[in-house]
Amino acid sequence: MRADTLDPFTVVSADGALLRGFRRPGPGPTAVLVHGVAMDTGVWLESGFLGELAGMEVLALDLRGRGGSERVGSARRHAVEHCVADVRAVLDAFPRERYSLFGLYFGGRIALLTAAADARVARAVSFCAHAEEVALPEEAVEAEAAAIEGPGGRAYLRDHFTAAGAPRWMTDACERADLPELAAATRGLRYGSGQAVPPCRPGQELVLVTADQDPGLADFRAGERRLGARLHLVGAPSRIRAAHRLAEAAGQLAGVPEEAG
Ligand SMILES: COC(=O)C[C@@H](NC(=O)[C@@H](NC(=O)[C@@H](/N=C1/NCC(=O)N2CC[C@@H](C)[C@H]2C(=O)N[C@@H](CC[S@@](C)=O)C(=O)N[C@H]1C(C)(C)C)C(C)(C)C)[C@@H](C)c1ccccc1)c1nccs1
Repeated sequence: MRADTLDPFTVVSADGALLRGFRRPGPGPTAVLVHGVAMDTGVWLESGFLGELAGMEVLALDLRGRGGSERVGSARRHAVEHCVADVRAVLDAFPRERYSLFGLYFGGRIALLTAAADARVARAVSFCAHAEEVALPEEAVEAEAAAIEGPGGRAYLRDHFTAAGAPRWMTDACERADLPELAAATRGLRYGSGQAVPPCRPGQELVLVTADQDPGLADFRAGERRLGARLHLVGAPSRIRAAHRLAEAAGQLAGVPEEAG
């Protein structure tokens, strides 16, 4: 298989945060990839996702505090509005007619929120994150942040994801994480990450992907009704175990011609 040429890029977000990422050239439509909380652009290579998007031009960024991007330090600067601004900075740096956004877990919610905010997004695909309001349990999220920044932070992540049946690429991403910054990103979830995704714009296509046995399937079904999203189910017992099948799902979805704009 031809080795992918990945061209590194640097963009500056609205609040000045320096973001890094890579562009994989391609003749086809442009895909923008948004990773989850404890991840970075490495997941796209290691999950096989990139190979499934053959033909598309791919732009993948490290969100603030992850991968090669700037450590912003505070929970407030990890608010979801800043993550949306990070994605929009990539769109601004690579002007195209339209973009397809693919987001993994929390990156899926960021992709959906970016679509709601930006008409340049023709399609947003959220893998394993729905669009409905989520009441974040303050104590549980704080406990998780404390665990992550504590002495056993690496083990907390590795053990939780391994126990939940996460694929190697997800647990390996946790090994690369900057733990104090990941704790800040976790605390930053309280600033807007639970908000429901507003209705999208006419002509935009939203796709929600989750496990067919996801206990939270109702929240994904709600997105079908409320936002006119399409629901794409993968055979898996849970959202985390669906991660083994997401690259394959991406291949199926990327091949689907965009609905008439
Ligand atoms: C049911 O959860 C799963 O299926 C695991 C799944 N998480 C999710 O889908 C959503 N989170 C949650 O549901 C819930 N949040 C959580 N802490 C926020 C959070 O997520 N993390 C913070 C740190 C980072 C690692 C990431 C994460 O992953 N921690 C796992 C913990 C390891 S895992 C093996 O248990 C997680 O979930 N901890 C929960 C609890 C603390 C409540 C226990 C609630 C409160 C939002 C409902 C994410 C996408 C989300 C949605 C809306 C708003 C904010 C976040 C995964 N995400 C990535 C890979 S797997």
